[in-house]
This record gives sequence, structure tokens and C-alpha cells, in this order.
Amino acid sequence: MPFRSGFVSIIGRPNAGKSTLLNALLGQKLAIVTHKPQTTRTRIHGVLEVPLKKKAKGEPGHPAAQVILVDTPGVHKPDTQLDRRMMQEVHDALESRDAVLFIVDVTHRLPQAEKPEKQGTLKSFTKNRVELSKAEDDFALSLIRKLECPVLLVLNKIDAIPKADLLPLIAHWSTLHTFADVIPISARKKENLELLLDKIVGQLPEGQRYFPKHQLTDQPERFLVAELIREKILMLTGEEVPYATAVVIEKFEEPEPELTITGKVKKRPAGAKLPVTKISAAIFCERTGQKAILIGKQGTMLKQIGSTARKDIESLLGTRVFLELFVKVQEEWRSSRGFVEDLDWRRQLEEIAARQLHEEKPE
Ligand SMILES: Nc1nc2c(ncn2[C@@H]2O[C@H](COP(=O)(O)OP(=O)(O)OP(=O)(O)O)[C@@H](O)[C@H]2O)c(=O)[nH]1
Repeated sequence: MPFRSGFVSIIGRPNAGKSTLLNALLGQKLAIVTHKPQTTRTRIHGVLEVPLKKKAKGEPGHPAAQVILVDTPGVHKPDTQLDRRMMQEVHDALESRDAVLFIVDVTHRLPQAEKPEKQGTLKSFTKNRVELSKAEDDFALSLIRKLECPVLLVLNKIDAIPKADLLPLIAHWSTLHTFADVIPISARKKENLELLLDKIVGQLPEGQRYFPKHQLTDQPERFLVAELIREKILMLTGEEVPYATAVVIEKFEEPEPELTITGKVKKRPAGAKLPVTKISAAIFCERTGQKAILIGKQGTMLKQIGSTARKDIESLLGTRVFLELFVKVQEEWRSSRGFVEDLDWRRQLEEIAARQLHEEKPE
């Protein structure tokens, strides 16, 4: 069977479980996950090698494939420049795709499930939420209706609802769009992921690898590190602080490999200390009050962010890590187009490359 390959974007509303699914399929944490909506700000490519599956009883099997999974920010109506940038990332991720996974959180109520409400009660709050939820669904659907590629409906979080609730959900969504397939899964519990993969490979065209076999992502480590720091901020701080925060890596010094006199990399004796990567990162927020929260009493919050992030960064890089964090105020940065564009890791990468070229040029 000829090899298959293709780009598959994962889209859905904030908090539907897109990043959890990406990580679960890859078997490695690439995208940060929190219970807070709008955690993902940029599109992330995860490269997944799927081995050949031979035909078996009742199983059609499939050829070996390389799937480039593209995680995207949650689909939402943009308010700030940052929101607009996030939605641009979604649009970019939908361009010339081979397939799209439209992921829906099954724990969200269906609009018609609402009973008539009494005014001023908790129900009116719920109704508002359901209406908001419907508006977001409509917005997300309007995006997928424009697509020419097959769209698979992925009903996520089935571990959190009774099985009997699934059928009405499938019926509801099937009236809204003609999906190429419907697959109920639990990204968190890794249920039905193999079936989902079979269906994804089934939609891919024949083709060669886009990325080398063992490359997991196109995103360089320094940007994964920035995301790990942002994840800890999302987890440890509340209210508007996580949303008003951006992390920029200012220094990323990898340890020089020790070379033998013939220029080969020296083997590290067993039990020897791991080398150190030195990292400095700036945490941007919008107001001095937020800066105070991020630093905490006598620096306790910043220390906690640093020490929890360091552990994750060490296991990502496989070295020890010396991590310095600074908090800086950049008023209203989310509404500054220039600042938001500078946060794009692809642009930062271009700037780093240009700087290095300049430094290497002989006078
Ligand atoms: N019960 C349950 N929870 C899940 C499942 N998948 C994800 N979650 C939880 O849902 C929350 C949101 O998950 P994410 O993966 O960050 O969602 P997302 O769609 O990437 O969110 P944004 O980045 O905001 O767009 C987290 O608390 C996850 O642990 C699942 O299969 N079952």
C-alpha cells in the first residue's frame, strides 16, 4: 500500500480539548493544556508517524502515513488585536488542508435542551450561556462550511457524560453539517483514538513525508519553553492575569558539546552531572497591579512559576536548566498590533536568524 501524508487541522471552540487531543495522539506533551479557555494562541504542528495496519477480520487496515496535526486557538469572536491574531492563526490552519477535525465538547448543553426559564433566576444565567454557546458554535460552523476538504466530527469528553446522551448529540450535529465521519472520543482517557487515527489516515492522499521521520514538531525548543512558562502562569494566577500575559525568551544558551581532540562529541560518563541550558525569559503584562501579582509577596509567585516551569523544561530539553524570569509592563499590549505580531514565534525566529547572520558577517 503506498505511503500517505497530509495536514490535518484540529479546530473547535475554546476548551473543547484540541490541545489534549494533539498531545494524546502524539504521546508527548507538545501543546500546553489548562482548564482555562483560550490557552492556545498560535497554531502548533505535531508530526505523527502512523505505522502500516494490515487487513484483519472486520478491519480494512491502512497504509503507513505521516499526519501533520495542526492545533489551533479556540474559535471565538475577536475583541482585541491578540484575538484577531489568534483567529488569523485559525484561518491559516484551515488553508489547503487535507482534512479537518472539528472537535466538540459533549458536556456543553444543546440549545433545545433548555427548559423555559423564570426571570432573574440562575436559569436565565444558564440560558445566556447556552445562547453564547450557540453563537460560538454557529461561528465555528460558518468556518467549516467554507471548506472543501473532508471534515470529521470529533465528539470529545465522552468519559464525562452517560453513553445514552451521545445519540441526541450526533443527531443534533448531523443536521448542521455533512460530516465525513463522526467519532466519539475521550482525549483525556485516550478512548477511541485508534479508530480516529484509522479514519484520519483514510482521508489522506498518497504522498511522501513532509518532515523527517523523527521530527516531532516544526516549533523550535525555545518557543516550547516559552509556552511551558505561560502554562504555569495560567495555572498559578487567576482572573485577568493569565490573559494579559505573554512570555518572550530573551536568552537561550544551549550547553556546548564537549569535543575530543578529533572533534567527536565526548561520551558523558555514567552518573556525571547533566550540562546546563541557560534561559532568560521576560513575562509581559499590561499593568503594574498584574506585575505585583506575578511577582507575589517577596517574589514567592515568580519563584513558584520558575521552579514548576524549570522541572518541565528540564524534562523537555534533557539538560539541567538555569532559568531567570523578569516581569515587564507593556500597557495594553493585547491591543498593539506591532507587539502582538512580534510575539509570533515564526517572526521571532526570522529576527534571530537575521541577528546571527549580522553577527557572523566579517567587518
Ligand atoms: N473530561 C474530559 N476532559 C477533557 C478531555 N479532553 C480535554 N479535557 C479538559 O478540557 C480542558 C481544556 O482542554 P484543552 O486541551 O486545553 O482545550 P483546547 O480546546 O485546546 O482549549 P483552547 O486552547 O482554549 O482553545 C482541560 O481542562 C482538559 O483537561 C476529555 O476527553 N475528557
